[in-house]
Amino acid sequence: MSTVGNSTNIFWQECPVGKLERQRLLHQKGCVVWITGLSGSGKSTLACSVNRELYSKGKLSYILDGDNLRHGLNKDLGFKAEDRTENIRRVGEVAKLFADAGLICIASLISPYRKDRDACRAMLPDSNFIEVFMNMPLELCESRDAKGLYKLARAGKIKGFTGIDDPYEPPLSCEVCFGLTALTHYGHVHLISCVSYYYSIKYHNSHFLYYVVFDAFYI
Ligand SMILES: Nc1ncnc2c1ncn2[C@@H]1O[C@H](COP(=O)(O)OS(=O)(=O)O)[C@@H](OP(=O)(O)O)[C@H]1O
Ligand SMILES: Nc1ncnc2c1ncn2[C@@H]1O[C@H](COP(=O)(O)OP(=O)(O)O)[C@@H](O)[C@H]1O
Repeated sequence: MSTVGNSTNIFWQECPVGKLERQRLLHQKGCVVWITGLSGSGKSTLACSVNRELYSKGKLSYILDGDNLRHGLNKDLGFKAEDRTENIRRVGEVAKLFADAGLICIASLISPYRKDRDACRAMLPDSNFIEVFMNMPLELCESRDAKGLYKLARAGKIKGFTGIDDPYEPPLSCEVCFGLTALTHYGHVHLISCVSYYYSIKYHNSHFLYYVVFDAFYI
């Protein structure tokens, strides 16, 4: 019996069919691929491409996209610091459940604060969390402005927009970093090949990420 947060007198329920059994059933290992970066840095595009690539190889993955989750689970949250923190915490918990279900969970959120991302990492066993940083300059993201939000933020019509008047804290040690000129891949995920890929080649980004997941989890 324990007390967790505001819940008292609660018990953890075990079930004989666990993560290992589900992974065996699915022929894959559950994990979380966490894609972080500015709005317009290419998070959703990469998430969709790697999802498609995994699907075509018979691997089950599921995307948790910040924008989409704010239409449902997180529709009570805005963009002030404590709301973003709660947003990331909830998505971290959901991602953990998906990984426990045996899925490759691809979370794609700005997740601007380092401590929030680190808290999500801490929810999972070591190496089950692959942090992917879309390290694109603000100028590039702003020039894309796919949703016209940077323009509104510059005009003062959106307050607290990440990169404009709200901070983005880049990861200090992530597993994969996609930048303008080259890709670096480090951390505790075993390195397969140290090749540089150019950001404009979308296919290579997702292909590389697919192999990182493949390599880390022998799927
Ligand atoms: N103030 C402000 N700052 C940043 N982004 C904003 C803001 N207002 C709306 N949007 C839109 O919301 C999307 C980001 O949602 P997230 O849940 O990923 O944000 S966060 O992780 O909680 O910071 C983000 O989507 P992406 O462009 O896909 O990143 C924007 O479309
Ligand atoms: N690697 C890339 N090279 C060139 N354009 C890209 C690349 N990735 C994404 N884009 C484009 O940039 C814009 C923003 O991409 P998106 O994936 O929606 O970013 P985010 O989810 O981070 O907001 C879209 O118009 C998309 O087509």
